[in-house]
Amino acid sequence: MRVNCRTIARGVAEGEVLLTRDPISFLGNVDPETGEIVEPQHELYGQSISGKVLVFPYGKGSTVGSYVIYQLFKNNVAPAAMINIESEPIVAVGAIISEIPLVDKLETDPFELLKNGDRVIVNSTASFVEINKD
Ligand SMILES: C/C(=C\C(=O)O)CCOP(=O)(O)O
Repeated sequence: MRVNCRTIARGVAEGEVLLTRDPISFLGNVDPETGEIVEPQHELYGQSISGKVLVFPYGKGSTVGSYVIYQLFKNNVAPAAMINIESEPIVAVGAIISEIPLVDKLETDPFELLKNGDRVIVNSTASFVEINKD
């Protein structure tokens, strides 16, 4: 099943969905060394975003978050791709400089469409997400 979306950072990546309805502040919520969510109040506390297709509403917090995303990339623990409800500049810049495919504004609400563990391909070069349900 293909769902059209808006391209923010071009690229193609496949991975397992990790979904949260909580916004993410990359500076403070995420350990740049491990990719683990370290904010106890966050829905994904204790989980790793490394290699996942990370689905979250939007980024928040410090603009340094863009650089934290870059650190995740340099440490080989970045998400494979990211899907937002609506991207903002912190996550957009982080994804672009880190070559992480990033899309938003899916034609169907990703929180209705996806669940943790689904395998998806994010093709942000061609502006679609392909969902492979079991
Ligand atoms: C560039 C900044 C701090 C630093 O160099 O560590 C300022 C970031 O400002 P925010 O208001 O957190 O975006």
